[in-house]
Amino acid sequence: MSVLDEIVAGVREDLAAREAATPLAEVKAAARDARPPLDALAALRAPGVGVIAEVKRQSPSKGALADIPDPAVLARQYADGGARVISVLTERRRFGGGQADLAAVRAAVDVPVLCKDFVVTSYQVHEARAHGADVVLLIVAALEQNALLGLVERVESLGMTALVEVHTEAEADRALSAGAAVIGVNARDLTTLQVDRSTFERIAPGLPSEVVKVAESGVRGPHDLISYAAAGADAVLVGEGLVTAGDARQAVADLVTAGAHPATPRTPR
Ligand SMILES: O=C(O)c1ccccc1NCC(=O)[C@H](O)[C@H](O)COP(=O)(O)O
Repeated sequence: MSVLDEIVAGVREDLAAREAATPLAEVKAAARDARPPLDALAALRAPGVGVIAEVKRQSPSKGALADIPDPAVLARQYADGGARVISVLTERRRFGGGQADLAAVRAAVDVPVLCKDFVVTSYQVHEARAHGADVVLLIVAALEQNALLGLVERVESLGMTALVEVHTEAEADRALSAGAAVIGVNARDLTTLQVDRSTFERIAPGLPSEVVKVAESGVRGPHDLISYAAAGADAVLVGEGLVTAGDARQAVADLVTAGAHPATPRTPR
């Protein structure tokens, strides 16, 4: 069983418990009552390379990354540094997150918030909206095509933006057929967990110009953002590089500065 399959199996078990505790009708009602979603698509289409800063406590590839007692505090530092979107890893078993983190971040900042999880049912989409999400991650590799189509539609019908994650050209084709307006190319192979930044360089040029292209994983500093920008990234999604930085606000600000004028790629370290 691949790491992705294991994570999804755990997500489904947790989900069954949540569904038993809170019926879909209640979650839908909470989603209707939530603050209306912010326009993440407009934020991501603004000039320069946007920074999506992630609240990430731990991961399957690295184990514990950072002690984050209050995600709201970290999110405020990210927003002060100029993050365009804040990503919150809500998966519990392997990433140590939860929907409460999403709600806390939503209440703390005024920029769009991404629910970063392994979404396989529409219940999770309503749940994310109920906790204030403006963007929901959908991973093509975790979904059959009909499920992907249905989830993209559901996310958009609730006024949110779908960030559709791909790892291969074939998955990018599936994301496009599902109508994705924002596609994330994840440099982390979800089978081996190895990060290969050239994945973005390979896939992004084949995406239509109107699609917002997000380079996910492997940004450890401004030089990586500049390389991704040279390959066509409109935004980068950064977790480990920020949660392990001594000064999260400054680390985001350095990326934002690099993203404002990213034209000249630097020589790699
Ligand atoms: O981070 C992992 O180990 C991981 C393992 C399996 C599935 C997903 C995983 N990460 C999710 C992400 O996509 C990253 O958190 C995100 O792109 C930021 O990556 P990084 O900046 O390299 O922490």
